[in-house]
Amino acid sequence: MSLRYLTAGETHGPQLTAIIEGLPSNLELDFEALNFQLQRRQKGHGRGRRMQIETDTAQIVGGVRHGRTTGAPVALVVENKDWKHWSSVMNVEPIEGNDEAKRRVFRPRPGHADLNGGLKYNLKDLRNVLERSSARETAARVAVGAVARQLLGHFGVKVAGHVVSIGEVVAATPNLPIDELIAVTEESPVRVADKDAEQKMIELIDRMKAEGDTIGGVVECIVTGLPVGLGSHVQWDRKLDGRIAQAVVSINAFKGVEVGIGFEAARIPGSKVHDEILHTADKGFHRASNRAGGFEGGMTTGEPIVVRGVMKPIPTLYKPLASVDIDTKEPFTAQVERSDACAVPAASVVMEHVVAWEVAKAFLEKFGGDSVEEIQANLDSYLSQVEAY
Ligand SMILES: Cc1cc2nc3c(=O)[nH]c(=O)nc-3n(C[C@H](O)[C@H](O)[C@H](O)COP(=O)(O)O)c2cc1C
Ligand SMILES: C=C(O[C@@H]1CC(C(=O)O)=C[C@@H](OP(=O)(O)O)[C@H]1O)C(=O)O
Repeated sequence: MSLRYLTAGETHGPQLTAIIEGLPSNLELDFEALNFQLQRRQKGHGRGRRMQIETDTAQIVGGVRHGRTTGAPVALVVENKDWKHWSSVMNVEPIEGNDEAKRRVFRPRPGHADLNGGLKYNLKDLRNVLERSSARETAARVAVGAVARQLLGHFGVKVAGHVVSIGEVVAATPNLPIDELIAVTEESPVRVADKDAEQKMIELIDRMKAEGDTIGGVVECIVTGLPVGLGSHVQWDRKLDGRIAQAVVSINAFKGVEVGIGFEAARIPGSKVHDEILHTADKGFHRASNRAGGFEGGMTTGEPIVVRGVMKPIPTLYKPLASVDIDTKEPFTAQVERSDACAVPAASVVMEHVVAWEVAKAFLEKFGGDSVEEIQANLDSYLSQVEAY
């Protein structure tokens, strides 16, 4: 059975729920490390007031005993502390004249899921769409991805992420070993290792916020310690770079993805794009560069995976754009819900975790076993085969 998960829950409902199936047994879970990832997702300059209300922690309510997975589905719950402020809005039907009717959403926000969701599901209170389309759901995905990250960590695979740019402000390429990159960007409120860019990004976010506007950016994720040959060239839906691209664009507000040098590859000749092949006794086959971002033919090359994601600006604007009242069809400005001005630093944490998930899934497809010990034996045997090749 391949690794899979589902999430459920509304942003202003009682909790988010996730079920993971296909994890091996005997994986030691570090709950503190898991919750640390959830807290990282809440941070970053530009987040709104909601993040001051929440202190995200995952409760594990299935599949783990004595701190280790048993092979059964792992169930996770993340509480919404804000729910207590929304229980009447969530529970009482808005009807003309009652207080809840004032909270009905009927002027869809351009850029959000409101209008499409209302039309598609035939819902006249767009809150029914907003509640689930909210990026609150990414807390559940980070919890799930944090488990995947620990599975990868058990086999020496590391995942890092950082912000490349916000608006026009581009950070200098960090070029640090992965542990240092993780440590340095952790300290930064915008998750960059470049102090000049950091200050300019903070100023830009503050200016956007003061103007009732929002701003997006580019984030990068790096995965090290993977062997050659995860994913496959033989079928379109087994190409791991393609699967990662889908996962990245599935993050709320993500509109583009690049693998390695990505779009730059369209502007320069092949001689400056492809990574020359080398072989030495100690390293075996390896590359002189990693412009491919760790992929050829949908398979890992053994070099680090490097992927970038593009996040558009947050759709909810305090200075709202033109919209239409869905009842009267009259022009109106879009409704304003409490909102972030910039969530690019937080989204980089989400990206790390959706990538970790896809990589863990491919890892289990290749080395799959019912316990971590069985997986280790499969991995060791494959590594010997590659070494002897
Ligand atoms: C971490 C994070 C936080 C977000 N916060 C907000 C927010 O406060 N307000 C908002 O309108 N959109 C926010 N978004 C973006 C919307 O959820 C997203 O634009 C919406 O679901 C529509 O989907 P699409 O942009 O992918 O088409 C956030 C996205 C992420 C990843
Ligand atoms: C709750 C989170 O992000 C939310 C994502 C979001 C949206 O529309 O996507 C809108 C805002 O919701 P609220 O109106 O409740 O403040 C953000 O705070 C979170 O990241 O945990």
